[in-house]
Amino acid sequence: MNTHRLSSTDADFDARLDALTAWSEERDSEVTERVHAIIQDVRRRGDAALVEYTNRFDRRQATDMAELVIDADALQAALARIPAAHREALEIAAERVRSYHRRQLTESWQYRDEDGTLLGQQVTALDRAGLYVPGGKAAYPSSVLMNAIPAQVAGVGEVVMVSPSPDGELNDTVLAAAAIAGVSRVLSIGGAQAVAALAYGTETVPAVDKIVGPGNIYVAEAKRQVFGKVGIDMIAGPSEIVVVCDGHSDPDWIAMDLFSQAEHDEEAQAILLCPDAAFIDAVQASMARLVTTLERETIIRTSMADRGALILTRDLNEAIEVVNRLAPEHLELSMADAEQWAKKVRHAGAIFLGRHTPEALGDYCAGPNHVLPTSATARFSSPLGVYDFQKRSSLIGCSPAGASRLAAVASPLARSEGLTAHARSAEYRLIES
Ligand SMILES: NC(=O)c1ccc[n+]([C@@H]2O[C@H](COP(=O)([O-])OP(=O)(O)OC[C@H]3O[C@@H](n4cnc5c(N)ncnc54)[C@H](O)[C@@H]3O)[C@@H](O)[C@H]2O)c1
Ligand SMILES: N[C@H](CO)Cc1c[nH]c[nH+]1
Ligand SMILES: [Zn+2]
Repeated sequence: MNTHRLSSTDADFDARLDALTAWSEERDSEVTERVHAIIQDVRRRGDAALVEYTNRFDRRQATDMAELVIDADALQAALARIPAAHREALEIAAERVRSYHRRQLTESWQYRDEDGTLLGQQVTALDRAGLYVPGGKAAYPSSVLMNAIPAQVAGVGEVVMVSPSPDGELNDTVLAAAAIAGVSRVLSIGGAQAVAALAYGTETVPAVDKIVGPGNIYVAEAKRQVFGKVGIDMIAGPSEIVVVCDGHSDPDWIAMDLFSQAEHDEEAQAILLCPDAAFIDAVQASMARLVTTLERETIIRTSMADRGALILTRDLNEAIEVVNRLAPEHLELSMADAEQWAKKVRHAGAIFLGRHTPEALGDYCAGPNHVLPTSATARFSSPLGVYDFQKRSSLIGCSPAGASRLAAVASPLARSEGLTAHARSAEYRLIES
């Protein structure tokens, strides 16, 4: 199977690794410009532009935005229609995701200092959040749960869910997941146009305060461009997996774990790091044999040929150093003592510990969120969580004695900044002793 083979001892290793993980400049600027044009158009022309782009990119024939709105009755009908086994799996996954995310809920807190001054933080939920559920090359009911449940746990006032339906094929499991997660309305739109509509609002789509959720390169770039007008959770673009293996796992397992992310998108990235050259050969042989058994063989082959890699490292310590440099979305530690090795990992969206923890279990039902930072943004971003739907206001309530004591500190500082009104405002609160 065609994929990149690298060794950390190669003279050009650093350059090859950088090239493998970077997007080409042309690709970058082509996507940036295209997305910018779509956002401006939707901002200017609202629903009319939204319908046009949806017809073009999702091969729809809508004449009006009303045709792209899926109401609560349709969501409930889908829930009633899906096979019982799918409904049960969705409900179990939803409960595990809810139970995990409840632990993330932050409460308001406050205390009084020795002068009786109150200090604290008041935590509130967002008024309105936009949830992006991808739907171009695959349907993602699991992403409905991963987006909507933390929002619900946080107590968001209103959620607006968008998800494209290419060729007008509405996915029943996506709609059923929305019903289970308490979403009351879904808009069948996607891509940069949906992100623009959520950010700026149109006649039909209400403007939201924050847009969360994963998507392809157009969605990720659109979120980046509307940041500032609205909040965003992170850059959650094409999927990535890095597997570190000590060479003692079943090569078929490792091959399939790599494929599990490569199959998302031609632009997904799957990389193996291992200090055992013979094991890497065995994984490559497994890949060649197994890929022909998969429906998404073409996507996997493209992803592995363009962006995949099997990398020989000097030892496991060096493999972890490469991990920290890549800061991958998903990291699988398929090795003995995985918990100990995980302590050396500084940058990864999610860490899967041991041979029996394939990344795929995290995608659906382990409990943690599968919306994770990509493109090395795990250096500064975290998994989607309840905290993304909450914000904090500081609380300061001075007692007369406390105000007087603080004024004595604030006044000279304000005067040193030349801000006399600040100083005098504080000084009014001084109590002569
Ligand atoms: N990082 C994460 O947490 C995470 C989670 C789940 C999925 N994913 C990733 O999400 C992505 C889903 O991608 P998808 O394509 O299946 O669905 P998507 O909904 O993200 O994208 C589909 C939309 O992309 C737009 N689009 C497609 N081609 C375009 C073009 N040439 N010009 C302008 N717009 C275009 C269209 O509007 C279309 O509706 C995958 O890359 C997958 O790996 C990431
Ligand atoms: N692996 C994806 C995040 O990169 C999430 C997902 C959903 N369904 C399958 N996989
Ligand atoms: Zn996945």
